[in-house]
Amino acid sequence: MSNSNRLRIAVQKSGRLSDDSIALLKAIGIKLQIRDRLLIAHSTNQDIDLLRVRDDDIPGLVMDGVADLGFIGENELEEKMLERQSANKTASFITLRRLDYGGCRLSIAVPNEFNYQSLASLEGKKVATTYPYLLERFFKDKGINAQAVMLTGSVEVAPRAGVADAICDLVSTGATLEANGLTEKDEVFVSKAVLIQKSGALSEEKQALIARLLPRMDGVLQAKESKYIMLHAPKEYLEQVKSLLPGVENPTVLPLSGIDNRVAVHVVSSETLFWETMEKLKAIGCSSILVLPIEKMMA
Ligand SMILES: Nc1ncnc2c1ncn2[C@@H]1O[C@H](COP(=O)(O)OP(=O)(O)OP(=O)(O)O)[C@@H](O)[C@H]1O
Ligand SMILES: O=P(O)(O)OC[C@H]1O[C@H](OP(=O)(O)OP(=O)(O)O)[C@H](O)[C@@H]1O
Ligand SMILES: [Mg+2]
Repeated sequence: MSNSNRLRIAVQKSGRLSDDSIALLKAIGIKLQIRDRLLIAHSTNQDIDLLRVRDDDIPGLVMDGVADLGFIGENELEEKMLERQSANKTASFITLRRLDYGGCRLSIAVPNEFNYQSLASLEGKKVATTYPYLLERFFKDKGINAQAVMLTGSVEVAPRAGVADAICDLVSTGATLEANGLTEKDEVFVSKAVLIQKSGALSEEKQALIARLLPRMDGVLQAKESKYIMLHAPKEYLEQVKSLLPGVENPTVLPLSGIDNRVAVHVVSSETLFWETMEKLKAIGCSSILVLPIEKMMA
């Protein structure tokens, strides 16, 4: 049995969210020993246990208080919330952070040969989906009478199999739809991965641990969006250089040994440096322009 004093975090065992969720936990300093077959993984340096489960189970585990935290796609979270509300079960949780992965959209798609004019073309049709509650809410909001047909997988083959006229499934690049002769028509829900917490009170120790981990997580997320930029610039163009660098207030300006009219400029930029900006910097005489990734940061 797992010790209940340890913070329990639910993560997807194997799928689209697994690697990024584990990478984020490791990046904030949690050492993990993951054995592929095991449901529970213990951290070796923090009072944390991972519950490795199907993503469908994560909202319920957090809402029932079995897990303290969970990494989950908003699509799955919202679907399970609607499902529980319709069964009069409690569906409360706290969203701690919206993350930078798991980006996708739940969309309605029809076979390429379907004569689709507008949503009204779906009137009286069957639409296969893994997200019947989200889809039915969408149809209700739009005043369309169509039937959601629940399938747990292989949704994209439903029209060819004669199970449904259209589908409503997750899309990212659109490659899956294209490979199955389907065209995306209407966006039902836009989603990203989120970190959620159970809504009840946590022990002081668990609350303190979360309070230490969240700023680290912010640091990792912020670092991913930031770049360290170094370049050599003519002294006389320093102001122009500053105005060209994105999201920069106070660059570090350093002398270059043996050269009087040029300086080294170092800045942390909140945005990436586009090729066009690098070309402009070069045009006013900058050289040795380097753009480096940042691993961690703390304000
Ligand atoms: N193509 C995609 N690009 C980015 N994120 C995606 C993509 N497809 C799905 N996701 C996000 O990742 C979540 C998990 O997707 P995945 O396909 O691994 O789920 P699954 O097949 O239901 O897995 P499980 O076996 O855990 O039930 C989705 O609910 C969604 O939030
Ligand atoms: O628009 P695309 O970039 O093609 O991505 C969309 C596909 O990705 C997801 O499935 P995944 O590949 O995770 O496999 P699964 O169907 O086994 O869950 C989703 O269910 C779609 O099928
Ligand atoms: Mg699933």
